[in-house]
Amino acid sequence: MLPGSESTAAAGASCSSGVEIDQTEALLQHLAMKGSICFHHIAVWHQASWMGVVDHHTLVYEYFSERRLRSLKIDWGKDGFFFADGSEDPCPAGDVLSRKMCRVTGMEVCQQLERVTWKKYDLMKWNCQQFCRHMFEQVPEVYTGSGIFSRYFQDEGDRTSPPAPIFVGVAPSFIRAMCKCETLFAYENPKHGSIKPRLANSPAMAPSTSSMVLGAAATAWFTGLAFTAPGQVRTAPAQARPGNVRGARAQSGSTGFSGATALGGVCVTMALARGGKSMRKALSQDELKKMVGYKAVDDYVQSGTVIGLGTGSTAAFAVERVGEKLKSGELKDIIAIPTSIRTQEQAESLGIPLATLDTHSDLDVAIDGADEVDPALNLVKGGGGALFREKIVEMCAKKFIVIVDESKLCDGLGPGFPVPVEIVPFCHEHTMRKIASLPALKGCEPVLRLGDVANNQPDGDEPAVTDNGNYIVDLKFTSPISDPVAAGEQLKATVGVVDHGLFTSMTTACIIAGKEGIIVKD
Ligand SMILES: O=C[C@H](O)[C@H](O)[C@H](O)COP(=O)(O)O
Repeated sequence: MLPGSESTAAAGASCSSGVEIDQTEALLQHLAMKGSICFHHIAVWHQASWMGVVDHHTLVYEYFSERRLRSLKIDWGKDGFFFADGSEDPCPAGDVLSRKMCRVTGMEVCQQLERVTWKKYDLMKWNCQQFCRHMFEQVPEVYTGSGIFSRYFQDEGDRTSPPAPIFVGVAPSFIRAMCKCETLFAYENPKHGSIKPRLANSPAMAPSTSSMVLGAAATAWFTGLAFTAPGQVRTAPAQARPGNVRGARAQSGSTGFSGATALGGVCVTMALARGGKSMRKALSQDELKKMVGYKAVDDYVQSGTVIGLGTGSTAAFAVERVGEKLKSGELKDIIAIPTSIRTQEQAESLGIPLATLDTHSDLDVAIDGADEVDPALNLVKGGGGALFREKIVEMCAKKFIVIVDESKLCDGLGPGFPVPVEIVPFCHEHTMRKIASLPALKGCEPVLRLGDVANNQPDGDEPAVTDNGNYIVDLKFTSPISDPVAAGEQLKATVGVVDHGLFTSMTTACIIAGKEGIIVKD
């Protein structure tokens, strides 16, 4: 028996969840052997794989063999290809995301697949969703009129069966609408195996043929299933197919994340509609931070370079990615300059070779987060108390890449996030008064940071102390700083000030993750 057939493939397993053996060759061989088979439907399924937020996408080709509905499911992930061919539910924990009728042979799919097997898995550029979408779009939608009844009479290799007589005289649009959803019902039909449908608002479908037809018609009517022309890629609304990204986009309005493609192809559950109530799941802020952290390293860090490692919850993902790529051998000969003790410790734990500016003061690139980013890519930094080391390191880098989620964007620096300033402890109250009197900072309220230096909340009684043994004063503004460059210059000229969190004219590019996707501003 071929590897990957239903008796050997783990049901529901997916590459992204850690399949051990890449089955590329076995899959191509399997498709070649089934070269004359005709797949009648192609579908993309998705299933939650991480805290119910990030989905894994699976490609499913459906066909009939020995009068049973079967599916060839293909998973793509960081461990390669994995497949299963059988009459079982292709994704027991998943839902149909997109689905269309087609007429494509096993050999054609084999050839389409061969054209992409050279590509390496890439979380941002070639992940499971992008693979599924690519393969899905390779196959033209073909309306054949072969509805649920005609499929009783069709079988593997039979590409010419006419539509069942029952459809004669029925309006074509009705037939198309019915065919649109009938396959979901067909999964439930005992004659077609044990696959259960997952159709939103219809948890328990009647298995009889008549109720299936009525149910299909009613569902088509009430959910407004697309009565579109053949050849179009039609997608039912979110209510009809839970988690349908395109449907969700069409209905989403402006709340939350509106589409998987809008987020650089990273798999996102956009919307689930069950029981008439929309349950929208957006990517968590951490997930957005991870995306930009990973992308910055993937796009800007090369082997043999000296890099600056920023500080904070976003930069930590970039550090993680560097460690991962060094471990896998994808990156070699990196020397990193950390911008805080926290980052140093993280980098050490990941085996990243470290140095200081004393020995390596020409950096190729530095990657760091920010607390605020204005339209000119001026920044406020230092929410985590690391502004001095960040600035001295990032000033030495040929490229300074800023990574943020869109919550950090602002029209003007100041009111959205207090500007941190590192001052020496000696006579710090005097220094704070001097700062408050600076013309370019007019109207600011200086607040000494207490407790944990890594945040600007008053979570202690003692002054927060930086890695350099200094204090932080957070400057609160009620209106935007009109001239951040002048503000920075005046702060820097104040005796007692070590450095400040205004990072002006330093940013090479800013990678931003948000509901419109990942964008890079430079
Ligand atoms: O001192 C901390 C740094 O300036 C951080 O880059 C900044 O606070 C952003 O941190 P996070 O990515 O955790 O929001």
